Amino acid sequence: MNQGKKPLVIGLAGGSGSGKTTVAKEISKRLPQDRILILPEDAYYNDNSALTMEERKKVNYDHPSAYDTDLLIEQLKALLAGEAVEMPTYNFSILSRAKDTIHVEPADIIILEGILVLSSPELRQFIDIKLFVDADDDIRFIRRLQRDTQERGRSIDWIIAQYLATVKPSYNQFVEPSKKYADIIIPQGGENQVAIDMVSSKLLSILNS
Ligand SMILES: Nc1ncnc2c1ncn2[C@@H]1O[C@H](COP(=O)(O)OP(=O)(O)O)[C@@H](O)[C@H]1O
Ligand SMILES: Nc1ccn([C@@H]2O[C@H](COP(=O)(O)O)[C@@H](O)[C@H]2O)c(=O)n1
Repeated sequence: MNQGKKPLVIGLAGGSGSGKTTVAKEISKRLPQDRILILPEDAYYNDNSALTMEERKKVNYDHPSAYDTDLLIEQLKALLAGEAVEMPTYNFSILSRAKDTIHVEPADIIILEGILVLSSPELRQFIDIKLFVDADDDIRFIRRLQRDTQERGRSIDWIIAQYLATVKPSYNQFVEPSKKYADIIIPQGGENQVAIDMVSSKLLSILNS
């Protein structure tokens, strides 16, 4: 890490299933690994271990109140100050924070990736470059259906009910309106080699300047 320089924060927002994680990893792969870190907003979901499983299932996980944004900001500030943090981890199968933390060292470039990172005014003030990954609703839903059945232990009925009750309304209320804050809108997510190469080249030139 360049000790004398403030890290650059990239905010990478977009709907669930739009390809944020894929884009973040693709950008990261093109940069020196010791100079970039990905900070997933998902890691900062509230610790709901005091709730029953039935209560956890009723939470709107697409609403700002589902996140421990204070902890996210506290750890982001520490990383910006050149300090390492113990990042929480989240378990989607039990719908709560896991016991383990991940030790994260500061880096010159921080990719802050999550559905609401551009929607929150508190987070936006820390973000230098704002990206929004865009994909049609049906594409995002299909990807989510495949991912959540395979990786997050969800039934098809659960995914459909949650999508209609909270995911879609909250996308329309919080995520889509945050697109207006983006410096760059990336369609086709992880498949968009041109956008990924352009952003990576820009970041490389900043690192080398
Ligand atoms: N361009 C794409 N074409 C097909 N599948 C994709 C594409 N981008 C992402 N995926 C898949 O869709 C799912 C969601 O992608 P992910 O990057 O995790 O999105 P997000 O982080 O926005 O929720 C993953 O299973 C991923 O492999
Ligand atoms: N217990 C939880 C917590 C979150 N979700 C969903 O995750 C989505 C955000 O993550 P992406 O990687 O898809 O951007 C969000 O839309 C929540 O609905 C969940 O289903 N269960």
